[in-house]
Amino acid sequence: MLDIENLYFSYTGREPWLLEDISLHVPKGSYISIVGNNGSGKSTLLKLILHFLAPVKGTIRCEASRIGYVPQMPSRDHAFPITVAEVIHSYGKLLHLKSISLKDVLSVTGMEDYRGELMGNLSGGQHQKVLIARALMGSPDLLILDEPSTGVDLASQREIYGELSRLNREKGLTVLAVEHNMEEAGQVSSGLYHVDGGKGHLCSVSHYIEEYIKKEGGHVQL
Ligand SMILES: Nc1ncnc2c1ncn2[C@@H]1O[C@H](COP(=O)(O)OP(=O)(O)OP(=O)(O)O)[C@@H](O)[C@H]1O
Repeated sequence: MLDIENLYFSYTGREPWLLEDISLHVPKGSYISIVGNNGSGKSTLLKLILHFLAPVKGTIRCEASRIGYVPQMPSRDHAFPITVAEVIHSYGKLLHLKSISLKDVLSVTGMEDYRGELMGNLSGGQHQKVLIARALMGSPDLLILDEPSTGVDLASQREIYGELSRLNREKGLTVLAVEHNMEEAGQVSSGLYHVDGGKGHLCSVSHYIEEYIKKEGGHVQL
């Protein structure tokens, strides 16, 4: 679905590299979570995949016919007068969708009762759930999410990851997500891509947790 080969990137366009010789193969139907410390370049890697940024060296090949994207929780303008329904309809227009069932779109993340609500009146978690529902419009075959559970309560996290996992297993949706929430993401991911010191490598959830415990001397509950 997605192939990155020998990618180099820095915001200055030269060394020192933020991302150095990154290679990543995301097979169709997989669920890969990108993990790593704050500032390691995870969101930057997503922006490169989405062509918001261009690599300095290296190639990115993506076979997806449609990509859904949920950005990191944006700073919100609570006074901006737009309803949940308007957000969904305007995105439907952008995708040239002929007809939209608000109920069908919003029920994916349990937000169907909020269609008339102003986006500015939603909690952080409810706002995020609307953005995830919106990203799934038009049936993308690749869904890219940047820390999808930020600001989402525990019960809603379960719902969201349950739904992402269902779409991944039953509909073959390929998922690529930047994650700090290892408790939930660890359960649904088929693999982790660990970005550290500019380099990246694929590893299993259990390997990552073992390494983390060794490094931090800490305890992680999964
Ligand atoms: N537009 C930009 N111009 C210059 N530097 C940037 C820009 N965007 C991000 N950076 C820097 O690049 C580095 C990596 O940022 P990035 O957001 O990719 O990290 P991250 O791994 O996603 O972090 P976090 O887990 O905290 O979200 C940081 O030092 C950040 O300050």
